[in-house]
Amino acid sequence: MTVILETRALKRTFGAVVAAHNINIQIHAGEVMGVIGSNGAGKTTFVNMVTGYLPPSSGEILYHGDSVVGLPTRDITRKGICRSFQIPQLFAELTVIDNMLIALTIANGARPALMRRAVTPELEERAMALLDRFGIAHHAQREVGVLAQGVRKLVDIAMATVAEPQLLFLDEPTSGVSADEKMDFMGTLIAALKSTQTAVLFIEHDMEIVETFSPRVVAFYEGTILADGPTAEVLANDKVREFVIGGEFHRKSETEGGVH
Ligand SMILES: Nc1ncnc2c1ncn2[C@@H]1O[C@H](COP(=O)(O)OP(=O)(O)OP(=O)(O)O)[C@@H](O)[C@H]1O
Repeated sequence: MTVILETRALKRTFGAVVAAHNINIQIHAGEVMGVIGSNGAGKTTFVNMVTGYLPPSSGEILYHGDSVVGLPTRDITRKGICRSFQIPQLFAELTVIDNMLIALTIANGARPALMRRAVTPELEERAMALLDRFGIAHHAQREVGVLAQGVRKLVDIAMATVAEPQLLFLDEPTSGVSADEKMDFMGTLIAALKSTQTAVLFIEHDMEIVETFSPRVVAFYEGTILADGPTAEVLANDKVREFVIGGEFHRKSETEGGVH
């Protein structure tokens, strides 16, 4: 399998806090991988560095063999590395299709203020095709604000793919999605991304989701990688069970008001 992104000894500090260190990861074309780790483990710092939101303190990030360290986010996005955030970045008062058209307009280099002039039948067709890929074309004319959270998140992630990225980072895609919706939501999402061979790395706290949808898992602990490999192996690793999954159990109990 072709390695598309590789990090070498990646490190980021905030004053005395070492948020991430010695991060060595290889991501292959089209692969799906989950990232686990309790709060403060360094997951977001890692994603922020490879997507250009945060410069590393040291280390290297190679995309198709070329360094992307120091490039602005916009250039990294253009190269094919995109992301979505935990909270959907949508215009709630606009329709789904208008949100998509704004994302497409920006990806095409036009200013959103000139969107009306920039929208062509081809662009609308492209927006509908993207919505269709994520199974949400029937919501096109609905206002985003009235949609269920799972649909809203699919719109947000569909928008993150307007530039047809080769590599997509998703920060807790299932957060805020109801327990009933989660499995179907992830099924739709992963199928849509696989249909275009997009490599996807998703941060996730729900181990059932990780086990179901991710063949490979990277476990972060205290800013570094504790384990990286096939999901069953990583989730059975003693240290991962003690330091990562144990932490997730307590986190879940607290949020669900269960046993502490
Ligand atoms: N901008 C910042 N300034 C100072 N410290 C930061 C900053 N961003 C992150 N940190 C610290 O870096 C460490 C790693 O944080 P990070 O957000 O990467 O963890 P995480 O694994 O994504 O956690 P979560 O699951 O809560 O999102 C934490 O100790 C955090 O407090």
